Amino acid sequence: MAIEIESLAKRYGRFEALAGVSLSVKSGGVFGLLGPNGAGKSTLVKSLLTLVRPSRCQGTLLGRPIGHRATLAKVGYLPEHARFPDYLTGRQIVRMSAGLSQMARKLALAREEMLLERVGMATRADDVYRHYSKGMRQRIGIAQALIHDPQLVFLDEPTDGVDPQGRVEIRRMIEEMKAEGRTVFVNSHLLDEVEQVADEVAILCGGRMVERGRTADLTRREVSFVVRSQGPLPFELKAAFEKEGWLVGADSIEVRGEAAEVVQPVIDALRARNVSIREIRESRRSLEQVFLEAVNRKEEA
Ligand SMILES: Nc1ncnc2c1ncn2[C@@H]1O[C@H](COP(=O)(O)OP(=O)(O)OP(=O)(O)O)[C@@H](O)[C@H]1O
Repeated sequence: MAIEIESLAKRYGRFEALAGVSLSVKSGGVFGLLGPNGAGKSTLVKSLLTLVRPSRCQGTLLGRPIGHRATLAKVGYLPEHARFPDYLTGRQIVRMSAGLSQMARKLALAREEMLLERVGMATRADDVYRHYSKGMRQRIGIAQALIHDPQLVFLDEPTDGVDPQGRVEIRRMIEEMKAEGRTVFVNSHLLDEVEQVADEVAILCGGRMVERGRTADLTRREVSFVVRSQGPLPFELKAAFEKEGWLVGADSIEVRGEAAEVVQPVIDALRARNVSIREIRESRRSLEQVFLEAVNRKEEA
């Protein structure tokens, strides 16, 4: 396991930011921590990195107790709203991170070149940080997080404020990190993005974990098929379909089930009545629905 935590709690004064969160993240792959603003995502990551002092914390990072210095050296971090000294160039920021990691100079230089190239900053690496766009700042932030070849990388809202093209590229970088065998832990409130990149997700809300699982399983749980007819459905057919417990609209029938065969009886019945079929499509619960349902359940509780 890359991360195992049990009952992680954090209070800021009287405010409970994390109320006993347990979580395990296996090595290799992308883990997405989702949650609305203020859910406690950043606090969780900062607790694991010992940047805030949790009120209660038990667990391991890369197999060693949280806070172990040798382990922290194997961890990369892109903070949310990262701010680096704005008079430094991108290259100097990456170099500064290499220095903090006490890397051998030759190795650091080789990785610096490779990473600046990979994040698309090779030609702008010698411009000063304050002249960079938000997207360029995030790219440099990612390069500095990876310079010491970490096994585990925390990216806190990596695409925040980045334009659509930049987002696609950051997603590609995350996929490359995964392909290299790293464990990538992404904090985000951008559900569709996490859906595309994470193997597993957890949803944090009000300092509590309200849902977790493999991304595919969470979205597969409620697959249905929708059949649309050309023109309105005949009355008797509607009644017959409703009797089956299917969701019937003016020109549509929705049948729950994972495999396409579940719609066969609908197709047969429509054909028998010479009703033409306009379309058949699969409807899958999006991660956004999973997220909203989990958050609503939490609020109702
Ligand atoms: N240093 C602090 N002092 C007091 N309260 C804090 C502090 N840091 C965070 N909080 C509060 O703890 C809660 C969780 O904050 P956190 O930043 O972890 O949430 P988040 O899920 O990362 O949200 P966002 O996506 O908005 O960054 C929020 O209500 C926040 O106001």
